Amino acid sequence: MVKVHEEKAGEKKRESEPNCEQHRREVQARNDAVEYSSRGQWVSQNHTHRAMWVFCRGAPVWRAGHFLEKRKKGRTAFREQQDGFIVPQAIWKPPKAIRGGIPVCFPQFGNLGSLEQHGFARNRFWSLDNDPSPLPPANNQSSVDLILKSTEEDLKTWPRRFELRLRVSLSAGKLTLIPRVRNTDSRQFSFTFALRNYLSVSDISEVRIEGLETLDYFDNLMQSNQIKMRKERFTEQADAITFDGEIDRVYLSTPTKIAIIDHEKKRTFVLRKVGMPDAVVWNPWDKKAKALSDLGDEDYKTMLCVDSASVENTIALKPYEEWKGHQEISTVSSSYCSGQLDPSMVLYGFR
Ligand SMILES: O=P(O)(O)OC[C@H]1O[C@H](O)[C@H](O)[C@@H](O)[C@@H]1O
Repeated sequence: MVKVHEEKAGEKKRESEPNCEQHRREVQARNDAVEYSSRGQWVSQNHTHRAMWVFCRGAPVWRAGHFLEKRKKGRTAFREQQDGFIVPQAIWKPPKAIRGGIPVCFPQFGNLGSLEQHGFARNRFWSLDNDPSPLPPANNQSSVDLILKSTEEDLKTWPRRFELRLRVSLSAGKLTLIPRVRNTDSRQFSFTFALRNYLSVSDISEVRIEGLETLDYFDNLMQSNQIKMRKERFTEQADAITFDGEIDRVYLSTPTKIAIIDHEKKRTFVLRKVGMPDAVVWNPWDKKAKALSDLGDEDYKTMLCVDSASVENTIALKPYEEWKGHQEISTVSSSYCSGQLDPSMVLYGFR
């Protein structure tokens, strides 16, 4: 297990037990560079000069373009280039989840159960997975395999034994996450799940989501009790989702591709997901941003969460069964010249 220490000015500390060393070397051999950063992330770089940072706590990740060049110029320049959003004043100390990247919500999404909000997985230290089989090795990709197993402590609040694996791979212009949950218990259990994608946008008022129009959704803002809320369905009437206030919705049974179009940046995120039929769209807007201690007052303007999720229907696993999901986020340049703002091009014109 890799223990990540909190950053103190200029200090880089880490502890790794011997069984992690081999995996670390293997990961290192597969990638151009893997290292610990000051906050205990794995930094993985590939020849395309893109990078992903995988935190062992809560396993969120994010990636950036032109990392190598920008790195020399310091953090601010680097942040401008990032695709994933991480809050500058994010709290790195457990038990608070890191606000940013792609936290894994398991075994519960939101308050849909008796556990802490969004489940405990995002607050735990994950280990490097020495045996990610039967997933084939990721070719021509930088990848890291992580695992989280139920602990005796977790069993007190959620008495089901499980193994949650996550493969994170980066290839040119594409970040792929493959989450897997195995029931290692002697009885069936079920869970809800989400990959909470914090996306970095230029200006939330200039962003549009295509692919969710006409769908039914649950509105978390309509009911304080989310369990009651699950029963009430609304239907999206807008041609596309745009933003002028707080939003917290679970769109149900969405298409596998969703496009998040950032007009100002002329960039489109294409989210492709399998095994996670729902999509959560969340932006806290100004009032809620002020109320969240780990979010700057203005941060809501440059972030948007669009999650791959399985919320309406729980995922049920019999003993020793495994569930596997798949998510890809790619970025494409969108401009009127290229025609890529045409919704059908965005959703169906790219592979
Ligand atoms: O602050 P977090 O625990 O990360 O949750 C962020 C948000 O996630 C969800 O979409 C919930 O419905 C919201 O009520 C919550 O504020």
